[in-house]
Formats: sequence, C-alpha cells, structure tokens
Amino acid sequence: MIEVQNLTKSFRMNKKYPGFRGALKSFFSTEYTLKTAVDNISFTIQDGEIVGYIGANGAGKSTTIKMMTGILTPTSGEVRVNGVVPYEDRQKNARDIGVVFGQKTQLWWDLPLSETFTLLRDIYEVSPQDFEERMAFLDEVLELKEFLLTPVRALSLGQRMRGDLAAALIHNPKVVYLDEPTIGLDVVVKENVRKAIQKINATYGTTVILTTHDLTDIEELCSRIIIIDAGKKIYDGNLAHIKEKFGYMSSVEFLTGSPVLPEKVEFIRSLDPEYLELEYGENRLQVKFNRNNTSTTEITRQLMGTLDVLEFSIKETSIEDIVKKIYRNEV
Ligand SMILES: Nc1ncnc2c1ncn2[C@@H]1O[C@H](COP(=O)(O)OP(=O)(O)OP(=O)(O)O)[C@@H](O)[C@H]1O
Repeated sequence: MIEVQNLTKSFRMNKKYPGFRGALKSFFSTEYTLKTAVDNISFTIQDGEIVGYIGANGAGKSTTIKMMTGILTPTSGEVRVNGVVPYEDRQKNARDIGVVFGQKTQLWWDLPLSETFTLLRDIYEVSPQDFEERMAFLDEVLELKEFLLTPVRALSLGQRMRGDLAAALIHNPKVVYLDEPTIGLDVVVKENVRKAIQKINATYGTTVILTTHDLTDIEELCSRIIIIDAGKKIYDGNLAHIKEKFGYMSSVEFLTGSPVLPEKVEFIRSLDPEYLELEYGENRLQVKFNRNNTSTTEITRQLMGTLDVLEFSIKETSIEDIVKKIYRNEV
C-alpha cells in the first residue's frame, strides 16, 4: 500500500532581476523566492491498482513521483510505500519498486540490452531461476528477442522503451512508477506498451502509478485517476465519472484567411448552450462542444458560410481542457 500524507515540496530559487546586470546580481544575491511544486497532497493507493496521476505541464507530477521513489525529500508531509519511507531508506525501497522515465533511458547506452539485464540481475540479486522465468515472461509481453543483442544506442525509440520497461521489472517489483511511458511512440507501439502494462498488472498484481498526457493511456489502463493542478490535488476518483462528463467533448479548429469577428460567430453557441466554448486567436477559431448536443458537421457547415476558412481540423479533448473544467467545479 502507498500512503501519501500532506505531502509538500517547495524549491528555493534565487530571486531573479531583469537584464544582464540583474543576472549577475541574482547570481550573487542571497535573496530567494519559494516555489511550491507540490502543495499538501494526500492519497492512498491499494496493492494492484493502476492509478493515472495527471495534470498539465508543470502541475507537480514529476516532483510527487520523485518523492515517492525517494529521489527527493519532502519539505513536509510523508510518503510510505509498503511501510518504507522511500527517501529515508532508499536501498530498501529500491528493491520493491521499478521506475521508467519516458524522457530518459536508464539503460547502459553502449551495452547490448541483454547485458543490461544481467547487470540488473546481479544488482538486485535475482536468482538464476527467477531471472529465467522473468525474462521469458517479459519477452512474451514485450517481444524483446529480436533486439536483445543490439547496443542500446542503436535501438529505435519503441524498442528502447520496451527495454526500459523490462529493465524496471526484472526484480519483480511490487510497485512501478511510469512517467510518460508512451511519449513519442507511434500508435502501434503505444498499444503494445499498454497491453504489456495490463498484463504485468494482471499476472503479478503489480501496483502501477502512471503519469501521462495521453488520454487513451488513461482510458485503457486506469480505473482511478488523481488530477493535480498547480501542486494541489483537484480530483481523485473514478474515470467513468470523468468520462461521462467529458468523453463526449470534442473540438474543431478553423484557420482563416482574415481575422475572426466574434459578432459573426457567436450565434454558434445556440447549437450547444450547455457546453460550447469559443476560443479566438489570430485568424483562428476553436470551437469546443459536446457531441451529444451537436456535431462537427453541423458546426462546420454553419461556420463555412460566415468564416473565410482555409483549413479545419478536429482535435481530441486534452488533459488541460479537463483540468480547466474541473477547476470550474463542473465535476
Ligand atoms: N529543482 C527545481 N527547482 C525549482 N523549481 C522546480 C524544480 N523542479 C521542478 N520545479 C518547478 O516545480 C513545478 C512542478 O514541476 P514538475 O516537474 O513536478 O511538473 P510536471 O507536472 O511533472 O510537469 P511536466 O508535465 O511538464 O513534466 C514547475 O513549476 C517546475 O518549474
């Protein structure tokens, strides 16, 4: 079980002054400002859960994960992972967790993947029999065989990510932290990685904490999500509840040859008075609406007549949109 209680992390930063002289002054100054990246967050995660930990850029996700994995010490509050305080007992904690940072590899760059695995086997003191079993399972779910002997630097991004996942799981950890595990991958590899995560969770009851900006990752993997914004927890609950509200949200963007005049487009609100939002930009208009109330075709048809449309595209609902809605207490 993971218990996070009143967790807070503030960073001290040298006060910034403008210009070159200002930069020098900041460098030698003893004045500082405090940035609170994680602000009094509490939650409990049960064994075997897959929890999506989501929020906009800079919301405080990585900082929370770093405290949960023991890389950072909180300013106040506490984390316990199966009774261990990660930043106080880093070695003990490391035996029970696996970590993947999608943006950075933890594999040895010049070694073939297979040697990284044997090194990890020795570091974690995995018995030869357990290692064999584990590798067979990981090969089955992640299809590693074809590139096991390739040096990591020569792997494609998708192969590298599968290798990173396998490396994080060799010692059969009870908890894995996956920070953007599908970032930059193509659709097919994303799907393979998701399937592997599901299978690992189902077979070994591994607890998974997942941060991602990809809504499909969340939909396919997480029954529970925790949403944070500006360091604070703003939602903790069922994904079904969020989907009911936002699963039908859609958005269409128009690029125009001349500026968009609000008085010419505001009439569109009548198609979906409950949800429709208009976002104006320079020669650009974005219309966000609920597909239960109207359709992309209807909106496009009506706006084609009044706007000087060069191009239009349909966009997925983003995490940022959902966070904004929650902030307005619409959930
Ligand atoms: N070492 C640090 N020193 C100062 N500020 C920091 C430090 N690490 C993070 N921050 C700040 O804390 C806030 C939260 O950062 P964090 O990396 O946790 O966000 P995030 O939700 O993971 O964002 P992203 O989705 O972009 O990775 C940001 O404003 C960031 O600039």
